[in-house]
Amino acid sequence: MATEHSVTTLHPLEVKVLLGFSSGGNITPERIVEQLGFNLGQANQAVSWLVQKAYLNEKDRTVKVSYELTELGAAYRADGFPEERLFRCVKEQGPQRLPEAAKAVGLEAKDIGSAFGALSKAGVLQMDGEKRISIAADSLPPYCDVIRGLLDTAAPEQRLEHDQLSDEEQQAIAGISKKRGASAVAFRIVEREEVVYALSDTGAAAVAELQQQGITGDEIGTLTPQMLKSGSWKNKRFRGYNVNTPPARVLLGRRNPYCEYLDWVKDRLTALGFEEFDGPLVETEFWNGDALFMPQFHSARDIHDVYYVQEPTHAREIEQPFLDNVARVHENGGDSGSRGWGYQFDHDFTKRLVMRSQGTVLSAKQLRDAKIPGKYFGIARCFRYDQVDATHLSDFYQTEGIVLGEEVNLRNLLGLLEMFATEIAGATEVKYVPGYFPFTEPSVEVHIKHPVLGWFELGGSGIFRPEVTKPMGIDVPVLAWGLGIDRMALMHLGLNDLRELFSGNIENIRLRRGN
Ligand SMILES: N[C@@H](Cc1ccccc1)C(=O)O
Repeated sequence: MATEHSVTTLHPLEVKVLLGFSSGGNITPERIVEQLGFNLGQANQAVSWLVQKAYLNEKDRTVKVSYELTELGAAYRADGFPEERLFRCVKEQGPQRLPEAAKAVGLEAKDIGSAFGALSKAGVLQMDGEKRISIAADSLPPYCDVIRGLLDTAAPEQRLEHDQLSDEEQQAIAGISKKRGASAVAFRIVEREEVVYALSDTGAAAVAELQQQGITGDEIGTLTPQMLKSGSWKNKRFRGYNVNTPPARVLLGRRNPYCEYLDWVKDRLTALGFEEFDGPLVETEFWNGDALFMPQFHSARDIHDVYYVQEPTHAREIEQPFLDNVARVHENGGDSGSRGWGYQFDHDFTKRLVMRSQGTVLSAKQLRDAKIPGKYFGIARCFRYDQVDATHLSDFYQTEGIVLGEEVNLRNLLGLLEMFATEIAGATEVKYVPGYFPFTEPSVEVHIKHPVLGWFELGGSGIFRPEVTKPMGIDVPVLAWGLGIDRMALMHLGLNDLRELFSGNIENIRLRRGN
């Protein structure tokens, strides 16, 4: 296997490891770090490459045990472990009973109890007939020094390696960690697998070849302009090329097909002379419904279940004169020529904040300063409380638009709908059916047939009623539509589920084109 690899193409890190351990011996990433000054990442990398090439073999695998200070251990380290605290307390405050001592040192009775047990056994403390403990020797027994030493060396980040501890220390750790029960140990045991590698026969052959060819690992991998300029390359040796290395698969960055599609639609509409409009996701009931002549408290309003904004709940005010104009139209028709809905307009409700539920909000707002004649469109993210399925999302995009002018009529509208359905959505079967919207008269719905999902509604359209246009100061006919652009994309991109448009499935995204 190794013969497939020419030593001239080895990575400098590999060369250095091979040469550094050429005389045999155990190889571990830690030893590489120590002897060759690599960082641990480089050492691990070099080992894994060399193992792949079979230049290194696994020789031994062992579990290494080390100890890590627990929180309790850290507290012992800072404030003393039970023996230390008890001894200090009795020494400073004189003879006393165990419960008092436990309280004085702030430890549990059972900890102090076992500390006393150990210290009395060592002849350092004693208990008299009245159960009072007092000092019997000047200093703590040697095992306590061992524990203190361990606590001091085991800084929070510093583990103690089991192998490097003396028998006494190992015993002390076991003692202080076990004695007080599993939940209150001073040291936690950490186990880690250590793999030891050795040079294989092919590895040894590679070393010989490296030495023969005089390769050191200091060869140059990249030629820089500086080297060319200074001529320093002349006395450098270069690393060989490995012409057998398969080239990396290049994955070009590309845009999400749905975004591409949206841009394409925008380009088409602007090319037709449409100006784009936009607006906030949070709207008032005024613009989302009232200005569109949707009666405030009526089932017609339930066409969409809106999401209400929790904080703040209301807008401070609504722009005049539109508020008064719209209120009048609802109450008695104002100067729109209609009788209105005939109810008392609610000025508090109209300020209620909602998540925009239809792109038509933007059309209504555009009427305030629309040019006549004029053509406008927008792509609006909308929100409705809806059951999510293949053709419904609770937040979705509509392409909304208006065309206004003295001359515009229903035929123009049907022409535009046709363009959306056949060219922009790419449908071959289209139906136009009468619909109802409080803001248009007449109203037309567009349906298209999807090869898998069958017929579905693309959206609604119509000619804005004077109750909508008059309060905004518009006296000419206004064609309006709001079509589900997600649904158009579904058709256009050949997908069967709206959720796929927004999925992060990279493979799918790579395959599709947006237009
Ligand atoms: N806003 C309507 C669609 C529509 C827009 C413009 C005119 C007529 C209908 C909806 O969301 O269903």
